[in-house]
Amino acid sequence: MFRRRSITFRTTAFVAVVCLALVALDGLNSWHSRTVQLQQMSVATSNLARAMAQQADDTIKQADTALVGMVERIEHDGTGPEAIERLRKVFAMRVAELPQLDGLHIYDKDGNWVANSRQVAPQNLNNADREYFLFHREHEERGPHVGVPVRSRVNGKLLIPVSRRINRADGSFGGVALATIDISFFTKFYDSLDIGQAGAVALILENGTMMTRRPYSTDMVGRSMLDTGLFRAYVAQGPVGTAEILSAQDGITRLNSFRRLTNYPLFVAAALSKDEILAAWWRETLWHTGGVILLALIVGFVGWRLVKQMELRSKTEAELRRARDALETLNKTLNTLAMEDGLTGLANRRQFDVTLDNEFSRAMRDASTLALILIDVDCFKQFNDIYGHTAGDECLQTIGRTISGLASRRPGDLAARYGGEELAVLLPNTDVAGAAVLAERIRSAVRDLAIVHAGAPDGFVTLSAGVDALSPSVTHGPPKELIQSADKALYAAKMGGRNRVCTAEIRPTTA
Ligand SMILES: Nc1nc2c(ncn2[C@@H]2O[C@H](COP(=O)(O)OP(=O)(O)OP(=O)(O)O)[C@@H](O)[C@H]2O)c(=O)[nH]1
Repeated sequence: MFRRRSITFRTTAFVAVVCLALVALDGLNSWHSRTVQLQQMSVATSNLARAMAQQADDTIKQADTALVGMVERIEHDGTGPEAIERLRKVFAMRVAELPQLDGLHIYDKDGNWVANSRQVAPQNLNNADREYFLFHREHEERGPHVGVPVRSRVNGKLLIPVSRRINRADGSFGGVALATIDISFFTKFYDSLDIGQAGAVALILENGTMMTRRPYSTDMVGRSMLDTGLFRAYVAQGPVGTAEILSAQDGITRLNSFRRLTNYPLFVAAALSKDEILAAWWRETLWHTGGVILLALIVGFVGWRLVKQMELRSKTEAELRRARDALETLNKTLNTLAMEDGLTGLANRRQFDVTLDNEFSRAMRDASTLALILIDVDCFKQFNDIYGHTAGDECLQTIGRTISGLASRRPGDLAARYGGEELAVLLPNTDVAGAAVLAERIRSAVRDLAIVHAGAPDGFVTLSAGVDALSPSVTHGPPKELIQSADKALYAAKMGGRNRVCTAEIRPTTA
């Protein structure tokens, strides 16, 4: 069930929620910036891959276009000395035009060098063992073939072979036309790209053979990439895709974009290091997260101080309440003590006087009755003398309790110790007869207590009482006249032999 919590609890909860909300909002904001940053970089690597694919496609296409003309010329003109001489000149022109070309070559059906773009033709060289040669000998397709990288037997350079099959007139294998692209043409282009310190790019054959890459390493050229995350991602997503891959070679996580070339069975990959992509984001995040945490700490500290002050305040308020309650109790006690007789517990003389004045005025105002009983313990001096003062006190206490029990039935009635062993009972709205009845009841009750009093005439403690009352039909003097007349009646009771009640007309009711 819902329970209302304390203000300090609610304030603490509020401050905690504010601090947590600050940190959480900042965390969400940072995470969003990070996502945006990665998305932007994904677009950037994707664009880079597109540009690289275009460049590789164009480079190979230009070489291949040269091959188409060569093949057509050989198949038409044959390989006589004149035709070869013309071809060499055309080769030299083409190589001069296309900076990516290392050379153009013609091989016969056995792999022997027939013609090439070099000034001096190498003698007795045979390339029948090369992968591209074997490919064309075994396959009848006339399309271009991009082979695995080879190292030149003439100048030792690493080259990408682009080749086409030459057919004889009968359609049988007649040789190979080859254009070799210097790998350094690609590496120079790749070196010019802005991909950061840990970025990487690569050109890879679709059969998984690495053509070249940045960072460049000769060992990597021709290596199989089949077992790499990049190749698996390309197979899974190709021809275009993006993947975050942890490099097995250098342990760097990169955001890779890959794209297949439009015309040739190769793909390029462009990758930026995730750490480098997020470096600026990290710096910014550290700054403002630090700021937000500091702010949250300040809010928390101020909130903590506030809560402490509130606790202190409510503690002080509780103490003040307790002090006020204690004072009120003390006041009540003091009031009671001020109005109460210490021995008998009845009202004291002061309260009696105040109440008499008030009730007297009220009776005058309302034209109502007010009765007074004055009571005196008989032969009390002897009691003290015989049994001691302490026993006398106890006797008075017992009598007080008895009177209190009989004379406090109505709210306005007041039993008081008038002085010494004299007691008084004030009875508003009571006439003489009613008061006399009560007085008699009191006298009788005390007698029935049977407190032994060897000095009393009948051997027990007894009371004498005098009764008088205001009457609406009679004009009265001040309150003391009521006391005097009741006292007179008491005197009469004493004179009449004690242990009796007399009214003001001095008519004893009991003997
Ligand atoms: N023990 C005790 N005695 C009290 C107290 N107040 C008054 N007395 C005593 O009560 C006695 C009253 O004696 P007196 O006035 O001579 O009257 P009495 O002996 O009762 O005789 P009568 O009134 O004529 O019957 C005195 O001895 C007072 O000392 C009290 O508070 N305690």
